[in-house]
Amino acid sequence: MKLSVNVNKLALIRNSRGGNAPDVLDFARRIVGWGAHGITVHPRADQRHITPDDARAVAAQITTVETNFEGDLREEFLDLVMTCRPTQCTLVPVTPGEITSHRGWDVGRWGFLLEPVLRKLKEIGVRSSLFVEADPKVMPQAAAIGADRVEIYTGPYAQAFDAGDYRVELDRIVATVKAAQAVGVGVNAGHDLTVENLGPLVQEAPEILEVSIGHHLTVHALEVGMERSVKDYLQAVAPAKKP
Ligand SMILES: CC(=O)[C@@H](O)[C@H](O)COP(=O)(O)O
Ligand SMILES: NCC(=O)COP(=O)(O)O
Repeated sequence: MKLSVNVNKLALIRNSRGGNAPDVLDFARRIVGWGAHGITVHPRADQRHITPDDARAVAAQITTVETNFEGDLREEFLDLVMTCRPTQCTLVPVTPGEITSHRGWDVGRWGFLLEPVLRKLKEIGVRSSLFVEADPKVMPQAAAIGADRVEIYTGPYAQAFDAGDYRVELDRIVATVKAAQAVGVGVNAGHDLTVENLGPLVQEAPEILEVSIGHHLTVHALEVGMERSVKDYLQAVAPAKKP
């Protein structure tokens, strides 16, 4: 299973101050250097984190691993994909004003809008993926409109995991993976995945090709890195020792 690191949250911190700290592109390069299999960005219309310039820089500079652009069907996003040609484009439904993604496509309803976009992605050699809820019934629909992959929305699984009973949600994911394989659609997964909830998912659905993770990976970085940061700053404010 491949890990594509979503760098949205680094851009969010940078944008809160202006300037270029943290440097999103430099971190993306370092994340690749640390072994990540890919970089994901989800440029939103309000540019609250990843900007079109970030997306262009990632596509141009991250060339040794896969790049994954996530976004809705708005023209500006699709133009960005056409010019940047990331490895993969994941189409994600967006509700105006949402804090984060909270649902997958209703493929039966919106397939007529998705299909021409999937066809265009194929023409330009960009692998396509559809963000969907865990539901085996959706897999033949995704195959019929030409999706190369689906990305299973793992938010409900993550919530169930936190509540202490994830069995039903994980069974749903496993059944969806099997249904996708039966119709030749590859499976990715993402949203609210953590070091902890990845355990059962990796164990029971090892056929998942890629997970994209941003929020909790960044929170984990704070957890494992904050102590060192405080100590470095204590050192920096300590009076210099006289020789
Ligand atoms: C589709 C998906 O689950 C992620 O791309 C998520 O939407 C990240 O977006 P935010 O970082 O804006 O929450
Ligand atoms: N596609 C999911 C993604 O890129 C990151 O989601 P999250 O880990 O920030 O919830």
